[in-house]
Amino acid sequence: MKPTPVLEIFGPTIQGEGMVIGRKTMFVRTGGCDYRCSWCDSAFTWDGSQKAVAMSAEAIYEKLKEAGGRSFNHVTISGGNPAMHPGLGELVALLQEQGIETAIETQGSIWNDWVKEIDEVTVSPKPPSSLMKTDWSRLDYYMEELRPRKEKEVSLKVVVFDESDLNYAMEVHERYPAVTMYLQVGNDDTVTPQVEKLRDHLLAKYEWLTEKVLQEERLNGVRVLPQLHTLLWGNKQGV
Ligand SMILES: C[S@@+](CC[C@H](N)C(=O)[O-])C[C@H]1O[C@@H](n2cnc3c(N)ncnc32)[C@H](O)[C@@H]1O
Ligand SMILES: Nc1nc2[nH]cc(C(=O)O)c2c(=O)[nH]1
Ligand code: SF4
Ligand SMILES: [Mg+2]
Repeated sequence: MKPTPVLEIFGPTIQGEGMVIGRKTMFVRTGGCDYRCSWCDSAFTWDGSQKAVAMSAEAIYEKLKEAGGRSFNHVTISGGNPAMHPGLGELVALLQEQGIETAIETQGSIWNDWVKEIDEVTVSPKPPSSLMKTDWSRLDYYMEELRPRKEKEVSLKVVVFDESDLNYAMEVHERYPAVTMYLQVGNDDTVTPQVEKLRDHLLAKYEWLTEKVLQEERLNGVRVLPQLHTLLWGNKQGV
């Protein structure tokens, strides 16, 4: 039994991003990240402002039931970078035994074998605006490990703030042409409490990103999405 640092457990809510968008799900958010993205909307997982609690797989499952009752059959594991934590393999196995489906959000920088057992894997490499540098050989390894997956799904999701992010997204799409690719609107104001203002601002950015994709031949196969939970609830934590 390897305990995992857990920052928050919440839900049911809807998955607001990417390949599982709109699905009712619970969230387990782990502490710690090997990246420091300039615009990270979950910086509290790694900047020391909030404290994680070390939990066993059983304790996490109990908390999920406490929060979600019988109103869930899907759990999303996010962070921070959840793939840093070997103990989550036990949680994934436990949830599977209970007939609960799982999804993960990770940037594709650290491999752990239990990632293969997840039903829906979102790999989200980081564009230039994040100020992080992609280790392409690590990402290649990730995508190779996830390639032959029966009844399991994998997608790529790149957050886009500007033209150079868009170029990066094209590079990713062309490197892994067989993998479904999502472009996500970047939220450049992760602190405002004004939901209405943020909503209008993010919808304008969604329009900009959509127009760009519509004009770009190299992005013919991608899907463009906003963060639905941010449109609904703004920058609130735990939704
Ligand atoms: C908080 S991260 C945690 C999982 C993992 N570390 C990762 O980045 O994939 C979850 C998702 O939120 C995205 N994200 C983080 N900050 C964002 C922002 N300001 N605007 C839009 N998406 C953001 C990330 O790119 C990632 O796809
Ligand atoms: N509703 C909701 N959907 C999400 N999709 C990805 C999230 C994340 O922070 O990983 C997230 C989140 O924090 N909330
Ligand atoms: S990789 Fe994910 S959690 Fe880590 S800093 Fe970047 S967006 Fe935040
Ligand atoms: Mg989030």
